[in-house]
Amino acid sequence: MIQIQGLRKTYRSRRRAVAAVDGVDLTVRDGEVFGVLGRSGAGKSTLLRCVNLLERPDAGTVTVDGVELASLRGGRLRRARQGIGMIHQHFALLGSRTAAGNVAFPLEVMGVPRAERAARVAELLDLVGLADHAGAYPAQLSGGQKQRVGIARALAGRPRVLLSDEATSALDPETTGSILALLRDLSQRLGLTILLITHEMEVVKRICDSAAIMRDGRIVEAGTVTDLVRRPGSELARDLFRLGPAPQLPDATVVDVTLAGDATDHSFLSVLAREHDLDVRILSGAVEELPGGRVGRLRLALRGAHAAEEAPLRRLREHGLIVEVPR
Ligand SMILES: Nc1ncnc2c1ncn2[C@@H]1O[C@H](COP(=O)(O)OP(=O)(O)OP(=O)(O)O)[C@@H](O)[C@H]1O
Repeated sequence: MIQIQGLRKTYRSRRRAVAAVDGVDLTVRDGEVFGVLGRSGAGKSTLLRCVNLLERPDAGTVTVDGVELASLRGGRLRRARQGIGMIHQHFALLGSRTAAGNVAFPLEVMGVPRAERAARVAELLDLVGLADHAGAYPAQLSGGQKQRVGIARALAGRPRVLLSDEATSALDPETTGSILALLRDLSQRLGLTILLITHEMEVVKRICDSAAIMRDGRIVEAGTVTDLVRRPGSELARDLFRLGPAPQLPDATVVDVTLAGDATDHSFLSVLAREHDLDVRILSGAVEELPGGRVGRLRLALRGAHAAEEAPLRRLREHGLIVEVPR
């Protein structure tokens, strides 16, 4: 488990001070994939770098598996860091070393004997599907293959936690899909806890159990993805399912309906039509299968004598749906 409390980091120059992380509390449960979303400059990278103490926070605590990192120094900090792997947007591989050589690097630093190292490197390359590319140099590998080497290297010290700094933003959509599938698979097989930062909603859709939205150094929403989607007014729900500007329809009531968990069947549409004598049209929307279950959002136009009344909306809410009237 990763527990972040009261975390602050300010960068100061002579001209100004930037509060990159401005009082963040966050809990990442064991074995989950947690995504931090946010625009450029929101403070995501700084937050991530404070988790493995690449950056020393000004205030607050970071506790990984019960060990508070900011209080550690020297050898104890180095050992604690071995339990936290990291992968990077631009892979950060050594161009002069083969795939095997890159994966071996952290093992050399840890002082793992040569024979053990060779066996472990082979095992790691196999784990990421690159057993037959051990002798290739980074320049001979595709972006996806380079990231697989990066993942194997990050797992060399058998970490319990993996940090991912925009690991797929330099990759095409198909390769992104295969890397995300690999991360999800590793999380499940190895019981890895993954904390990732991204600006891509697709990443959250594909692999995250939980997510947080960060803005101006602060967390503005956090929770499991299904809980967030069910939260009225949630930014994450709005961004996951973009419904666009609400149309002005003089003869209809427009409502946005969020479906999650058990309430993802569409029987409520016929209930509305039958019980309230409404003409129901779907204007836009989507239903998606996320790691935490099915969720969806639909924008409906309701027409009929009772369309503007509360009763149909109440009926939808009784059905377990979240109903919002777009402005
Ligand atoms: N080493 C640094 N020195 C000074 N300011 C910094 C430093 N690193 C980050 N910042 C500033 O802190 C703020 C947060 O940056 P950070 O890189 O953490 O955001 P981010 O959400 O990861 O954005 P991006 O996706 O563009 O990396 C920004 O205003 C940035 O300019």
